[in-house]
Amino acid sequence: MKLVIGSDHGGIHLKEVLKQHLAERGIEVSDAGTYTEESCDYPDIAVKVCREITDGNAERGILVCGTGIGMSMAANKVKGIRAALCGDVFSATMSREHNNANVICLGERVLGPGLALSILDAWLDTEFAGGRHERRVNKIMAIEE
Ligand SMILES: O=C(CO)[C@H](O)[C@H](O)[C@H](O)COP(=O)(O)O
Repeated sequence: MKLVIGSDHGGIHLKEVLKQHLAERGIEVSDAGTYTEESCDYPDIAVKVCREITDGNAERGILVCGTGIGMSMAANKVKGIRAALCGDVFSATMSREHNNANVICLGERVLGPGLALSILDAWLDTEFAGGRHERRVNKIMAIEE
């Protein structure tokens, strides 16, 4: 699986922790920025990451900001994106199994690194269940039309 990751200045430290973990798991990830601690605007990064997915360069994306809220709001404006803001393992699992989320949003100022990694692993390792959930996800996507 090829991933793309991005953060604003508020998520840059957690982004590095997540990248290290992905490298240890042998999962390829490209970093769409930000690359310094200088203040920047999360919507710019959210769009960059989401476009990598909608252009077919990555299968799924990870977005980190202070709370994950702004990133999720911005990402869900991009056609084809289903972004889930996750603060616990169960929600991360369900966001894949039931909602087929293609982006996960995490908050560096909310989560400790250990919990963030458990959430990410659950999200990475869970497949979409399809069936009745496919019908519902299709209805979400039809809202974009
Ligand atoms: O988008 C957010 C909140 O919804 C993020 O937490 C941002 O990282 C945060 O707003 C950045 O805040 P700062 O005071 O400019 O560091």
